[in-house]
Amino acid sequence: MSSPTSTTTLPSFVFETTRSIVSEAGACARLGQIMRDLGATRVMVVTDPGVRKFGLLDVGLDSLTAAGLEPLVFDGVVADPPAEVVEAAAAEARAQGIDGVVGLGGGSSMDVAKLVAFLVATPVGLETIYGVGNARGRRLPLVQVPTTAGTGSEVTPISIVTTGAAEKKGVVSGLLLPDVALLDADLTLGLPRHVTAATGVDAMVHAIEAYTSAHKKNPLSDVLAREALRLLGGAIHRVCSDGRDRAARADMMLGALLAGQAFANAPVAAVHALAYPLGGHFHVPHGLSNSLVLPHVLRFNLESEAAARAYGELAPIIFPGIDRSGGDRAVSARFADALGGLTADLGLETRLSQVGVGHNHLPLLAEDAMKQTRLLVNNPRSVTLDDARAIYEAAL
Ligand SMILES: NC(=O)c1ccc[n+]([C@@H]2O[C@H](COP(=O)([O-])OP(=O)(O)OC[C@H]3O[C@@H](n4cnc5c(N)ncnc54)[C@H](O)[C@@H]3O)[C@@H](O)[C@H]2O)c1
Ligand SMILES: [Fe+2]
Repeated sequence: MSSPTSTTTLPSFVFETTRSIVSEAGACARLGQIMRDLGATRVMVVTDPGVRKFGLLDVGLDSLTAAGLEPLVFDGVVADPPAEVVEAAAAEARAQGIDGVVGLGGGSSMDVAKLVAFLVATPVGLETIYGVGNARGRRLPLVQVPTTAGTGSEVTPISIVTTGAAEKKGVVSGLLLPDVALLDADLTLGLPRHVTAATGVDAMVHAIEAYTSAHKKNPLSDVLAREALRLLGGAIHRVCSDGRDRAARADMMLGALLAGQAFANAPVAAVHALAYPLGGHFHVPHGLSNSLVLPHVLRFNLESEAAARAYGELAPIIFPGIDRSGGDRAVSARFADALGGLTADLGLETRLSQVGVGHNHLPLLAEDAMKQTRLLVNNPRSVTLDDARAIYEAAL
């Protein structure tokens, strides 16, 4: 008897995400109950001074206290957090006998919170865990509450740290996936326009790079990336013209989470690799760094047939009216142009020269970008030092 034949095989992939996602207006009111259910008693809320000043901690802190827990705020996070900030937060958590961590803020706060939760339960040196799979052991209960719609850190196993003078290194480990992601889009209603635009473009880049990720692209990430781009593309102009548009803020928050789930399992590539040195050396915010190099990396990548096909699939999701004639390369070239136009319309800087980068900086930037091998291996087209330099040159 012959066995049944099939024209396809089950795709081979691993997909991991935060095990519980709670999404609702006012979700911070649940924080106390959630932390108590996770067994915490003394909880460190990791944040930055801006988020605290905006009053975004109040509901969460009241909820923790009402649940009989003792909250302690660490508000020493700065953008693109340096290793020293992570170490200071972990030292304070240890000294205070903390047994649960909440990250409440943008990607910077959430990334620090992840490492505090790990380093308190597994006392190793931060410098020993950079890279993929080096953070092993245990971590404290961890809940993440994003206040930007961008990084997706609430559903990624990644934490990005600035080391030494300017290098951004990642700690990647399944242990860094939080127990719970708590989504409340109302926390973003006061997010300034420039931050809204830059973080929103970061989320779009996560979805685009996941969709073209060279080795780990998979059907789940693809579905999530497309839906993320439908939500983000439909809402980004609206949130930038009226920050108090609650429906558009909700679409951005959900879109950023879906993009985060996509790239957590189909990792980002050359856009991020070339963006990081801009954050490291010039303190350009993460989303803006991505935005500045995005169209140029896409134009470079579209020489890859697979990338051109993928961009052609994504183009009409973000830009429903885009001209689809002329084949994949032609559509992808229009896609790159349209993304450049979008970032300009949102009021973001579009040239490296506008953020202080000069011709003489390009060799250093290119050399640093090449250190991001963790990311560059995912790019659909291989990138040499000369290529990196040429891409920066085009973005100047
Ligand atoms: N872990 C990951 O998977 C991942 C992915 C992408 C980026 N990152 C990292 O995340 C960091 C960037 O995070 P980000 O873009 O969210 O910015 P951020 O956390 O650095 O915050 C940017 C600014 O926005 C302010 N802010 C945040 N929420 C606000 C609100 N609701 N209202 C008013 N102001 C608010 C903050 O005070 C801060 O000044 C970088 O270090 C980047 O490398 C991590
Ligand atoms: Fe990013």
